[in-house]
Amino acid sequence: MKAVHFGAGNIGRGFIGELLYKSGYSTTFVDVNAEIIEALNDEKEYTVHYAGSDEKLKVTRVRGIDSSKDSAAVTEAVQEADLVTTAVGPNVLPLIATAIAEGLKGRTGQEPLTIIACENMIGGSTLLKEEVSKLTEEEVLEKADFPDSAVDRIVPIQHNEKLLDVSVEPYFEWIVEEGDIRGGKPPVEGITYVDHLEPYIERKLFSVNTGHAATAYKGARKGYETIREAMDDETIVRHVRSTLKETGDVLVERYGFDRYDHEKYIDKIIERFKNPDLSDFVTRVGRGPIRKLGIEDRLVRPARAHLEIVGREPEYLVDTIIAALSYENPEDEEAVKLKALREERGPVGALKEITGLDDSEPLIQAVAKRI
Ligand SMILES: NC(=O)c1ccc[n+]([C@@H]2O[C@H](COP(=O)([O-])OP(=O)(O)OC[C@H]3O[C@@H](n4cnc5c(N)ncnc54)[C@H](O)[C@@H]3O)[C@@H](O)[C@H]2O)c1
Ligand SMILES: O=P(O)(O)OC[C@@H](O)[C@@H](O)[C@H](O)[C@H](O)CO
Repeated sequence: MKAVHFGAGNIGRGFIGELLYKSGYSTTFVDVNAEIIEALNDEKEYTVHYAGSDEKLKVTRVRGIDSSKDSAAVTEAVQEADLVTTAVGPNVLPLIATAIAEGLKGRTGQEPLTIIACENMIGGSTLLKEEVSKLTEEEVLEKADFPDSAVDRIVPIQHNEKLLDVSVEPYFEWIVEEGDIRGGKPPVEGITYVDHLEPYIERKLFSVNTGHAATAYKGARKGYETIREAMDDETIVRHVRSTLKETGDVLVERYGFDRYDHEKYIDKIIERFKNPDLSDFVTRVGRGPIRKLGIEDRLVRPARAHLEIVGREPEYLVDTIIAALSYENPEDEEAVKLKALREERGPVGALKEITGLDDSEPLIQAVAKRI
């Protein structure tokens, strides 16, 4: 079985690539990072290390294509693939649509291809499908299914002796919406198929990622560099827990999750953030603050849902949004843009610009009042 995976980064190698290998696939990684692609083709293997234990797994049957240099090879790989996955980041999905459209055009007589975007966002595969649909006719689009998915495993930026090796937390979750995948469910060990993804992606994004963002942005304000330093500060842990209580109230109310089970889920997440065997930086977790402040993302969406469903202002989510608005990192393009926007229009003006919301929106009023 042949898989093509776009994005040979931390999640690509440390999670999706690992499960594809375990399930018997040969994986072609497509990336624009020439160094990583060269290393994949030279070494043809890498090792996944499981943080906190001596356990490791050698991943083989891998190769790489540099899509900035060899688009024909990418087209051919997609033409022949049994499965396509991505972990490139939400903002990059539109940039890989051409490669997918070109690959689909050349497919003849095969089963419909399953294409799964593994990004931290609601509707990642659906967005990719929309981008591909802008570039091709309906009959070409018909050659693929794009089931949405939710992925969870903390994979920090890597500092290993060998470039391709990855240290990951042992925990993982990969949930895919079964829908009507015409080519049959890809036989990937570790995927959980569900009828409707929405409760699962919202539970993951508004618990793991909201809590992570709260840790990073509150931590940055106190001058901490790592997630572990932030989690050593009890006031931050209390803030994260209170923020997740607010998102939890929304999730339990909206999707009927069992409250006790959800509290256990939150406890587990906080333990994962405290993991002493993972070294994760506030700059990675806080990266892309404009994306994270987006109307459908981990801060604003649950805060608005809280106002609507619970009927009260979400004090801790509002505080987290304010911390995100003040985030600074001169090496993060979005953080630089955010700073300029904040200096020009003030924090509330910046939030309105990013979300498209206006003064009549209760969340904007709550943020303005708190500031
Ligand atoms: N790291 C985590 O803990 C984690 C966990 C769950 C989900 N995710 C999600 O997975 C996605 C990837 O995150 P990551 O942490 O692996 O990031 P990363 O930066 O390590 O990897 C992204 C890779 O995409 C590549 N890329 C950029 N532009 C490209 C293009 N045009 N074509 C092909 N490849 C391109 C980059 O060179 C990089 O190797 C994001 O959506 C992230 O939210 C990350
Ligand atoms: O990848 P981002 O930028 O959307 O979010 C940063 C982290 O919260 C994220 O990568 C988590 O580590 C991951 O989502 C855990 O499953």
